[in-house]
Amino acid sequence: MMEKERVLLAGGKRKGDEGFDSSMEELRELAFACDMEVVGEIIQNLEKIHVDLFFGKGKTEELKERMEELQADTVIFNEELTPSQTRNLERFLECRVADRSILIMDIFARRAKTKEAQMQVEMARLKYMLPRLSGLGGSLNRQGGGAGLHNKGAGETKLELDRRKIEERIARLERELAELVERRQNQRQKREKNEIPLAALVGYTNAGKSTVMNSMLKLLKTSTDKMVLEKDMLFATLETSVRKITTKENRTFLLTDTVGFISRLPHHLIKAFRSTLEEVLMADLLVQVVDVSDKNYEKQMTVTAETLKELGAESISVLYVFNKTDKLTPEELESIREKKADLNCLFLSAKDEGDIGKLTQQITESLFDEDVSLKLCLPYTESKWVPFLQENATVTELNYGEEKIEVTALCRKGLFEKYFKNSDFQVMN
Ligand SMILES: Nc1nc2c(ncn2[C@@H]2O[C@H](COP(=O)(O)OP(=O)(O)OP(=O)(O)O)[C@@H](O)[C@H]2O)c(=O)[nH]1
Repeated sequence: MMEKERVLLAGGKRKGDEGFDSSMEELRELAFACDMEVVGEIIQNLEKIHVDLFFGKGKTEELKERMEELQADTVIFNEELTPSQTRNLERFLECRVADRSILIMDIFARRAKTKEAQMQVEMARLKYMLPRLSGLGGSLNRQGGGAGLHNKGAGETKLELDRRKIEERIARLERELAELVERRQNQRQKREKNEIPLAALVGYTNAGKSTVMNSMLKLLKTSTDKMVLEKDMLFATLETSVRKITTKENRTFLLTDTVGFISRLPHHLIKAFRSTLEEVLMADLLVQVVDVSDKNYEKQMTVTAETLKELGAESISVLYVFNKTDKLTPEELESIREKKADLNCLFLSAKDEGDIGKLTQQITESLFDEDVSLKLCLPYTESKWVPFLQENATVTELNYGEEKIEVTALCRKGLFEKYFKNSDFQVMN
């Protein structure tokens, strides 16, 4: 087995930064997800960031000693370094210098499965790399994604050439992405036309969204070959994936899994990944999964709420799923229950079949609470509406008479208004 890269984590704590400890913990998780071995940690209380080396000179010397002592290959800073800080630190420490942004981009790159996600990751990496071209760092580069773009000691002309190549590549990616977005929008319009309601699983990374989705699919015996990846690692889901769920009561809705939210997401990525979250804006219901066994769950809920607001999704109704209750003591569970009593919520374990059954039911109720009951009397020339209703509504009765077909169905209000409200086939109850 290949030896793991030995890394030392470095963080600068500012006065009043309450999220600092959890963000260091998150950095450890990120390094773990990147297959690295964390050999130590160095933290300094900072009044301000030093422009040249991030830490002050003394602390940087201490950092160098610790690196040697621990035989660390790389130091990873908990926030994004400027290109010149990276260069100065590399020169001073004589080792690889990385930051939180590189780790997140590295993970995104490994997990990106759709063409679009891959292109977005590549673009984010190139944009990050562009101002850092002459340095040694810029990317951990084990994916080969940025191979050949580092020019240790290369001359000015070569550097200019590389820079131009990257700029051209970015421009091409931007064009191709715009085309992809357009194509996806067409697909969405199709969905809108069908009026199949959509529930979106959202939440902090590692909260259990993919597990909820997989358990639901398993429970409903939907084809298992389309299971989404579920792993105890950050960002197991990079792009949104949509599945069609048909309940035992023959209700059909779409469920989409989304990329996990995270605090202090590097700005290149906020922009790049917003489009993978656009599905959220189309949702009729947001199912917000929260890992209540994580001591930082309140903070994670805040980050999620802020991100949803930035996306413009704050007006969509939310069902809170407080997950991983199996990891809590009864007392802990009770105290959280009391605190959250006002919310539209469910406490559960995504690994419990009974719980997932309840969740499916609650989602169905929320999505279909405005249903309209419809009775049609169709001439055979209009028989096309039967499969249409079977696909997009819940058919409760179907009788083929001699001249007419009688159909009774429950359908969404939007669908009713669009197709049947003023139709000649409707029979008033
Ligand atoms: N004990 C326990 N573990 C759970 C439960 N739900 C999920 N997990 C575990 O939590 C980890 C993360 O679950 P995922 O479903 O991958 O989380 P996610 O929210 O999709 O993560 P991202 O893709 O990073 O956004 C996995 O190891 C799951 O097995 C639960 O109810 N109880």
